[in-house]
Amino acid sequence: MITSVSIDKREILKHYQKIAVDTHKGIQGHALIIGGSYGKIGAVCLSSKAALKTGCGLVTAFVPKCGYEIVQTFIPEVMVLTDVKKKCISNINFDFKPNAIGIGPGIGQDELTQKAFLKFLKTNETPLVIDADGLNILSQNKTWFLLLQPKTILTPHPKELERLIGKWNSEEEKFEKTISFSLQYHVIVVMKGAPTHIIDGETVYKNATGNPALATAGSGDVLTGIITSFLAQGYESVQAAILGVFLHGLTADIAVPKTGFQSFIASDIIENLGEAFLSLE
Ligand SMILES: NC(=O)C1=CN([C@@H]2O[C@H](COP(=O)(O)OP(=O)(O)OC[C@H]3O[C@@H](n4cnc5c(N)ncnc54)[C@H](OP(=O)(O)O)[C@@H]3O)[C@@H](O)[C@H]2O)[C@@H](O)CC1
Ligand SMILES: Nc1ncnc2c1ncn2[C@@H]1O[C@H](COP(=O)(O)OP(=O)(O)O)[C@@H](O)[C@H]1O
Ligand SMILES: [Mg+2]
Repeated sequence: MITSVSIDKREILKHYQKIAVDTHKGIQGHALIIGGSYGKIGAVCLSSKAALKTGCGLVTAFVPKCGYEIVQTFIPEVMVLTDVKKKCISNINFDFKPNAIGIGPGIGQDELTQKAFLKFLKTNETPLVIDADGLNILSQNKTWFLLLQPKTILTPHPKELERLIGKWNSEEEKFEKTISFSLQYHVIVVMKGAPTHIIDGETVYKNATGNPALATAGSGDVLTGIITSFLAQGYESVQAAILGVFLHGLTADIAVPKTGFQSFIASDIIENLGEAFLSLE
C-alpha cells in the first residue's frame, strides 16, 4: 500500500540533528565526491562545496588530473585526489574510508570511465549517492542495477529517470514505475522536478520547498553534495535525501526576494544554506 508523506518543516524537525558542542571535524563525517571530466569540473566544485557547507567535517574530491588546480583554487577547504588520466576518470582509487560517497556529477560517459564505475560498484560498501552521468552509465548497463547496495540514493532529473526506467504515459504510470524500480533494487529514488518526490519503496515523500529559480545549471550537482554530506554525517539514507531536498529548495525560497528568479545561480543555493539552517533552529 502506498503511503504519501508531505515534507514540511514539522516533518524535517523530527529527524534534524543539531550540531553537538563537543563535536570535531573527525566525527562530522568525511564525504568523497567522485566526478568531473574536461570542461565539467565545475560540477564537482559545486558538489564538494555544498557538502562542506552543510556540516560535513571533511570533504575529498576525486577528479581527473585536469581538475586538480580548479578544485583547489575554487575551494581550498576541500582535499583533492586525482586519477592517472588527464581528462576523464579511469580508475577510482583512494586510500581512506569515507563515510559517504557521491558519484556522477560531470563524470562523463567515456568507456574508460564506465569501466572504472563498474569496478567501483563491484567493491563499494560505503553509503552512496549516484547522480547525473553516473545514472546515465547505469542506464546503458542495466545489469549493473544488481550491484547497487540497498538504500543507495539515485537522484535523476526527468530525462535521467526516463533513461533508467523507460518512458511513461501518465504521471500515475511514472510513479508506478519508479516505485517498482525502488522496490526491485531496494534503492531510494529522488525524482527531481517541480516539486521533487522521494520514493522509498511504497513510501512517497513530496517536497514543499523550491521554485523555478532552481532551473539553472549545476543546481542538481549542489543537491548531490548536500545529500552526500548528510549521509556522511550519519543520517539514514532516506532522511539524508529528505533533509537535502528540503534545504536545497528552501535556499531558493529564501533567495528569490533578493535575487529574482533569473539571476539566481547554483552558487546562490550554497550561499543561502546558512539562512536555511538558521530557519530550522
Ligand atoms: N558546470 C558544470 O560542470 C555542469 C555540469 N553538468 C553535468 O553535465 C552532465 C550532463 O547533464 P545534463 O543534465 O545537462 O544533461 P542530460 O542528462 O542530457 O539532460 C539534459 C536534458 O534532460 C532533460 N531535462 C532536464 N531537466 C528536466 C526537467 N526538469 N524536466 C524535463 N526534462 C528535463 C532535457 O531534455 P529535453 O526536454 O530537451 O528533451 C534536457 O535537454 C552531467 O554529468 C552533469 O553533472 C551539469 O550539471 C551542468 C553544470
Ligand atoms: N521549476 C522548478 N521548480 C523547482 N525546482 C526545480 C525546478 N527546475 C529545476 N528544479 C530543481 O533543480 C535541480 C536540477 O537538477 P539537475 O537537472 O540535475 O541540474 P544540473 O544537472 O544542472 O546540476 C533539481 O533539484 C530540481 O528539482
Ligand atoms: Mg544533474
